[in-house]
Amino acid sequence: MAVLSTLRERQGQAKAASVALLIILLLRYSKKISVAWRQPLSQSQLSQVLQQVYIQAKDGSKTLLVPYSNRISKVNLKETSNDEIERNAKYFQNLDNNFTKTLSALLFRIAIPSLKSKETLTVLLHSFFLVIRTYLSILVARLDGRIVRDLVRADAKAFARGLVLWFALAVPSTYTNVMLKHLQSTLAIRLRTRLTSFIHALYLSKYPHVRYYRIQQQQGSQGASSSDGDEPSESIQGADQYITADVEAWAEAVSGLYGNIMKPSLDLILFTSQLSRSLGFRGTILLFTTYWATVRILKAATPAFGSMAAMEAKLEGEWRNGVGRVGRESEEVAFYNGGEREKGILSNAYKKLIRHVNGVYKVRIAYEWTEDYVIKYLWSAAGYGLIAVPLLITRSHSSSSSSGSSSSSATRDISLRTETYISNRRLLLSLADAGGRLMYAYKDILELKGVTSRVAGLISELYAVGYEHSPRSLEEQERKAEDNDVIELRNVDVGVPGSGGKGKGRESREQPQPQRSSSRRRLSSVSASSGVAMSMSMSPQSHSQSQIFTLEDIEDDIEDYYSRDKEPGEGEGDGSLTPEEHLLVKNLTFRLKAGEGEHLMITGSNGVGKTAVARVLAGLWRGLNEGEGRAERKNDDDDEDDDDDDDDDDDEKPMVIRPRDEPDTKTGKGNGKGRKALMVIPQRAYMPTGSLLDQVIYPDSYVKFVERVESETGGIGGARGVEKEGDAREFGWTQEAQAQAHEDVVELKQEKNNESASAAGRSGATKDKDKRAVKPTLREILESVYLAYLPEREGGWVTRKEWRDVLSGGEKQRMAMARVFYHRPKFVILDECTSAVSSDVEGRMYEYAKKLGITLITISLRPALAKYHTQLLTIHGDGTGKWTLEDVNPFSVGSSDLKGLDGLGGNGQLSRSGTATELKEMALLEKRLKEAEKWKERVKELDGLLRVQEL
Ligand SMILES: Nc1ncnc2c1ncn2[C@@H]1O[C@H](COP(=O)(O)OP(=O)(O)OP(=O)(O)O)[C@@H](O)[C@H]1O
Repeated sequence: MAVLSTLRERQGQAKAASVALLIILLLRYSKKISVAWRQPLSQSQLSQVLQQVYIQAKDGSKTLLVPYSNRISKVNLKETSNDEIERNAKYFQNLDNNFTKTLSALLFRIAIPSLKSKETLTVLLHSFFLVIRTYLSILVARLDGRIVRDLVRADAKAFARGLVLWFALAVPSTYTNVMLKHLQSTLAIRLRTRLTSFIHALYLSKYPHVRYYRIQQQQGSQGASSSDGDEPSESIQGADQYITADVEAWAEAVSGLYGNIMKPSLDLILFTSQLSRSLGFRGTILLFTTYWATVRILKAATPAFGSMAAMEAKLEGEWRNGVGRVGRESEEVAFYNGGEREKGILSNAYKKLIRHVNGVYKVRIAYEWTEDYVIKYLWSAAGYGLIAVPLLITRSHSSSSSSGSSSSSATRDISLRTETYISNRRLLLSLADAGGRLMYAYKDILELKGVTSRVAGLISELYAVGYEHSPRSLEEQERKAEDNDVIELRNVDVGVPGSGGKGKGRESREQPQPQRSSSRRRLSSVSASSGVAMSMSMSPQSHSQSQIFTLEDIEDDIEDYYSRDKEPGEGEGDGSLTPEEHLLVKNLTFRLKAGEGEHLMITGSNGVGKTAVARVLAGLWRGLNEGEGRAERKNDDDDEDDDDDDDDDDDEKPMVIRPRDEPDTKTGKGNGKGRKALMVIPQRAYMPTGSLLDQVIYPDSYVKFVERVESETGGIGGARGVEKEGDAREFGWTQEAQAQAHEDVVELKQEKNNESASAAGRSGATKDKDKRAVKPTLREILESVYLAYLPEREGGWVTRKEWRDVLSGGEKQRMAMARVFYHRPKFVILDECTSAVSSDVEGRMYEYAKKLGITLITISLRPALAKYHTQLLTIHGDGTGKWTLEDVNPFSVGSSDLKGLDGLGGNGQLSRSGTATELKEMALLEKRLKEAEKWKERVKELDGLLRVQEL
């Protein structure tokens, strides 16, 4: 009876707990339910939401608008701050393939950053349910025994009561099971969200880090250096597999592992304590001996699941990458009819993956057989033995002591023994299950190890490729900040950075470069630490074709690898190439000031380094000697003297001066809202996902666009302001936004009128006029690139399409120019970005850019474009790094000679480029052609005169 009352008491507690939990859950979901009850949005509202994407609060936080089955839910977005990124950098350095260190860096620095976080709460709630679950299992085992006992006793009432209790107990038990699954998934999603948001912030870091670019460059160059014929690159292929699949796998593994370790551990402790009560000392010893034996056997039979999982992820990544590439470049592949070839490449990648997966399955056969045998049969046999101990001992004891007892007491004995047997057996089975789970958890730990190394490897690599300012260059930047409107290269060596490296000297520069050998080692070490394809990708000594993966093998490989890594400059990764062999342009020097009518054209044959110059100007590549003083370049031994020289002779120091964005007109801060300093339009036009409007305003978001139009409306007023109001209507602004724009315009018109009356003679008047002239409306922008028909044709500005496929090559290039006109940067680098545009339109676009006050730096092979520029830089591409800079001014060319056109040559020479001479000749001819009209007139006149004389 005592057992029954305890059972009832406990059930009462369990019920109370489950009701409390039910209430918590209902409260939790009430928010979601309220979202579901909201009215569905109309089609136009939905497209407005898609356009707007998020609402930005004044404190900078964002609320995402997520359309979901014609409704909208608002999600608060907590972005990872730059501080957090900087703070965590040290935890991802020198991870040394230490699993605990790596896991705790990921877990406690990123995924669960504080004890007060929601993640901690989820873990606590999960743990609570785990305890409840174990506790309920014990109750179920006891009740099970009791029901069978009552059955053996043929006690109908007690049996019926037992059954009722059984059903009652099933309610919290099943609820607990469901909650455990739910909380595990919730935890996985939370961990994934944190980690993904962190990696997004790191990966998509702004200039100067631009890690998404630098890591891609690095991987690209690795792929190039290691790929061999049909073989896909053996280096890591893109970060996408890491950010998507690996982060998800990591979050799932961590959250699953927590349950898989916590629950069986709790079970083991509680069940063992329960069992040892009835098993006695000998039984308990036997129980522990069984545990020990199981662990030994399974450990010996466990293969290196970690490295296998990491290898699988890598191969999966390669295959997915291939499929993605065909999708992206489908038209090109179709034009070449390259389906067969692509099929070969994809099949190859897939076969590699499947071969590996099959290998893993084979390895698993032996392991799973051992595991099943040990856990199901060995443990059951041990269980029978353990149960027999108390039964046999009690039986022999009772048979000797009470041989003459009545038949009723014999039945009682039997029923009690049955109860003990059933309860113990159930507990033992649960124990076996717990043991099995723990063994599985061991396998999960190994798999987690693999995926942890991959994710942490990506993060540490992302940190490594970020741009680090050397103290020297910071100082220089500060000094040059006075002149924000200048773009200047001074004695800069432009080349493929870090190609081959220059031994230790070049290692000392802080900028990680795309092909730097140390970076290459680091990235490879990511594969190494993750156990990925170590043998296949890097180490010739390792077991390249081996299908047998053991943890020891992988660890040996890692050790070998790191010991090689310790000698920078001596390892094979340094290569034998000198930087001179990859130098493209030597001592390049030029200077342009924005707004002074100076425009530069860069020309030269293919592959001479024109785009490389653009990369240096944009800060994606560093000049090979950038940041070096003359002292460092001249002689390492004369440090002190050279430092003095350095101070005296600043002008000769290699230096890149990049312009700066204008600060925000309202706040005066450099928050990206002011005029951009530099834009680069690449050869291949990029069309982002989104609406037609997004194509023009990229990289601005819709929210930024609204802010900008509002501020421009305020800043301009007058007719132009009204046009902006028109824009507001056209782009689907809300009624309030339109009304606000209207009020602003009226107010500002008034202000403007007052101002213009009083300040007609003020010096700023011309400036205001200039400002008016350089802020075109969107419609004007599209007209200027001859795309004014697009909004009508495509169904409005908010239409969302795959613009990459919809627009023609020339249209895409014009759209890219429209982007330039929208942003009106101080400088624009146009890298052969109008090659598909007809020359008349191209010319008008160039004129328009100049009208907007944009300083042009054009990279082109078309001599006809020279007339829009004042200087011409010709890169010779003869391997010496020679270049020529000349004035191009067709209107200063005399009619009889080419005086005043002497060029400043690179490498200390005065030289004249053949191309430049041709250009000047062409300009001369154009001028003469214009004069030809006059001559024709004169001929007509003379003709007339002659006729008159004849008459
Ligand atoms: N990431 C890289 N890794 C290795 N080599 C590179 C890399 N980027 C450019 N190069 C090499 O540097 C050289 C200059 O490239 P760049 O793109 O500047 O040529 P370009 O003068 O713009 O040519 P084009 O007129 O064909 O566009 C080329 O030989 C190119 O192969």
